[in-house]
Amino acid sequence: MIEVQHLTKRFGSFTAVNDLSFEVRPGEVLGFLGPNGAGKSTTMKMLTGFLPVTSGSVRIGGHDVAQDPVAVKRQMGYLPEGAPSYGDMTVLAFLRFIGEIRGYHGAQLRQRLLKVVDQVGLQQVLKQPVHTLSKGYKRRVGLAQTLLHDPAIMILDEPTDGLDPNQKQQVRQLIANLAEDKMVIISTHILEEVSAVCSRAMIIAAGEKVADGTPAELEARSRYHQAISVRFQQPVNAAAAFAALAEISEVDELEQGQSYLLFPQPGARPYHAVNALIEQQGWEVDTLHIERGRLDDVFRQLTGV
Ligand SMILES: Nc1ncnc2c1ncn2[C@@H]1O[C@H](COP(=O)(O)OP(=O)(O)OP(=O)(O)O)[C@@H](O)[C@H]1O
Repeated sequence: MIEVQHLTKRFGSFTAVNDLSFEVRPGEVLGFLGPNGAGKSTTMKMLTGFLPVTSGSVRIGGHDVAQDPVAVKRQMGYLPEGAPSYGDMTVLAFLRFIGEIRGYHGAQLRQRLLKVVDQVGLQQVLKQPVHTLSKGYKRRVGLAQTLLHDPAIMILDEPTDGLDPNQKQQVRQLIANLAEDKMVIISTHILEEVSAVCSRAMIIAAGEKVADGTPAELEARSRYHQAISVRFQQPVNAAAAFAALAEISEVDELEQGQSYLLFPQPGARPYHAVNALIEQQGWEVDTLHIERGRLDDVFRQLTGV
């Protein structure tokens, strides 16, 4: 388990992370969300022991990061921002070097290398110096070194940064597969990534936690939660009738009456009332769906971005 209590980091008089407390359990993928400068990377560096804390504590698998850093690093894989170091080494030499540092030799080292090269898809670039790789491949090499010792905990700072859409999808799938028996914390700017891979999301702004819940719980805080989006086969003059429904708080008319977005009163579920009105009026519907809520809306609301 990861236990973070009252974590604070000051740089001079500036407070980058302020009194952050949370826990992560096996099987959880926690998404760290926040605008630029919110304190995500600083928090991750403190979790991994790369940056000393100003106050508060981090315990990982029962070990305190400050007092027992080697025990913590054994259990942890950390993918920092940016590219791997040692750019002059080939991918294979770099990964072999990391494997040896992690204590692997001979057949066991070869087996671990084969496994991560396959997991991350590096077969085609093994002989290439790291600095000559594309940004996406550099990111994959970083992920491979994170995975080499099969850590129980993975801390990944923007793992899909620089990848193309297919690669993003593959890395998300890889994280989802790995997550079954690991604890994973990822930071991301990409809100769809949170719905795709995270079992829980924490939003931080100006170094403070402003929300913590499952993606569905966060989406439910959006004004779009339970909103109804309806598209008619022909334009319909329906705005006044929709607005008169008790469950509806606001009507957005789009495309000159061809489609509408209907916002619910707080806590209301207006689907049945809307459907009944449509049937009663005989309006011909092309598509109609209920929105789950929008993470980007919640994100903006909570972070002011
Ligand atoms: N070594 C440092 N010295 C002084 N200020 C720092 C230092 N490292 C980070 N900061 C500041 O702390 C704040 C948080 O930075 P951090 O990199 O953690 O944000 P972030 O949420 O990861 O942002 P991004 O999404 O842009 O990577 C920023 O205002 C940053 O300028």
